[in-house]
Amino acid sequence: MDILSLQTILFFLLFSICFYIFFLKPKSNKNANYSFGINPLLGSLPNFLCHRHHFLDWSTEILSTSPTNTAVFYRPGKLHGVITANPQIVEHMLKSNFDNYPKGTRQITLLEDFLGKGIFNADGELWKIQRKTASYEFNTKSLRNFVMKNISTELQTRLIPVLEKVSVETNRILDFQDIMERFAFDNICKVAFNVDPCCLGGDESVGWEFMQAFEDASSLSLGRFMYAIRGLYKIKKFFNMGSEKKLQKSISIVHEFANKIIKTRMEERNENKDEDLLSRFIGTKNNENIEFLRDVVISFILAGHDTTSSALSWFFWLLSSRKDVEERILQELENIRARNGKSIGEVYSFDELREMHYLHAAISESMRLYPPVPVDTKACKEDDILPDGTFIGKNWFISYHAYAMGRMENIWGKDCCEYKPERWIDENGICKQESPFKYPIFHGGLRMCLGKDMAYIQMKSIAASVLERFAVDVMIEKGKSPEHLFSLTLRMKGGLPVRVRDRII
Ligand code: HEM
Repeated sequence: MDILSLQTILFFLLFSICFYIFFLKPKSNKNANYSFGINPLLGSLPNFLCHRHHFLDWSTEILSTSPTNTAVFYRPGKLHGVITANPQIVEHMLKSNFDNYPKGTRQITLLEDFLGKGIFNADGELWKIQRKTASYEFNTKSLRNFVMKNISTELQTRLIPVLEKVSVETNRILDFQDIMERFAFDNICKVAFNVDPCCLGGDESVGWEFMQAFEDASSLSLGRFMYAIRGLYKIKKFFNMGSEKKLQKSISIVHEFANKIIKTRMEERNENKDEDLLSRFIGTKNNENIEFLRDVVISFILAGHDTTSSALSWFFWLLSSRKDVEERILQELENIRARNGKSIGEVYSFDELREMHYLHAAISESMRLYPPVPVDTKACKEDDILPDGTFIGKNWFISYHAYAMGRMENIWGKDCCEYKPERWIDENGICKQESPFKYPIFHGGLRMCLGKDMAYIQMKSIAASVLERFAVDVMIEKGKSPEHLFSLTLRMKGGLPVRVRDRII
């Protein structure tokens, strides 16, 4: 080796060490040994890229070996992150030190083109104002009645007829995830602005383009978080190129669709007695701005459209290998029908849904293992020390890993990986509540999900009506778990192929 190459190698080594010391190596960090990988130049990125296709399981493995179920994610530069599956830390970030862990400028900027300043993409005063109005409305009996009415119509006129039709075609295979997504999209659009896009079993021309554009806008906005070079999306946006071109087109379709509805609604407001969220927001003073109302509505659709469908897809997949659980649910439904003089096919009332403790437990248990929002991320406003002693710096990201938390022995016991609805049932047969910091499926603290009750109404109504009427046979090899799709919600790659048989015939 000549002297010049030796010098080059030595220089490169020295440079890497200095770079590591000055830019990557964290300050006193109790959990510095527990990380997602420390490459001297690129931090945890190479490991992340290697394991991206099975990120949730890979990161769960790392978190379970850390003594406090927390590990550091190093990024080139100083803006690292912390990922945790520790309930104390989750409580610290979502409740005790809430003000220090907002959504943050980066997240808000990347999603702003699509979500604007809607509740889902706002911090501080802007968030507080929307939260106050929305919390009040989500707790009214009139909204609950409106939700019940929509679900029952959609079940009777759409979902059940679609499944009935498929059940007579013996060899027909259906993507159950797709059906659930269409149902949820129609449903949330009704609740948000009283428009039925008819994506399931109706005249698709009404809202199919809107749904497609909405899906594209969400996934392409999320794609902006994945760029290895930060800010590259801005250049693509400036030159209207590639994914940014498609994103801007999808956003304009969504915005136009929503603007038209909002304008009409504002014009006819006096005689309008609708119960949807848009009317309720128009009804509060100072909400005359179309753009603001559009942002509000889009945030609600985003929050409510993919989550319940994800939960139900995993629930039906789990049930397919647990006939004992299915039997118990059917028994519970039979008892409720017998008590209330109901026959199969009649939609359940709100009070009857509340009597379904075992079904509630079975769905909650399914979301424990397959959380619709598997990882949720915030930004750190000022340097802080987390309850386990881990240092977190200003502008670092912090994520709680709900998927890993469902698989932690120290939270759920030795049988943590087993699907066991019974763990939710107390000695009186009632479904127990869990601490939202141990079970952060619906978030926790001040930003707790507003649609939790609405989601359970929807999920229990669908599960009960489908299960008592149809046997859903999943067409995936026994013992094989569907692959995850990398998106904001936990979706199945390739969908959930099923065959449906009528139980009544
Ligand atoms: C199984 C179903 C659902 C799950 C698992 C779920 C979960 C969550 C989670 C984890 C968050 C926190 C997101 C964040 O701030 O980073 C959230 C927020 C929210 N959810 Fe849900 N959600 C569900 C259904 C719904 C439904 C049906 C609605 C109805 C519109 C809804 C409305 C909202 C709203 C408005 C927020 C924002 C709250 C705020 O920032 O103050 N969710 N949800």
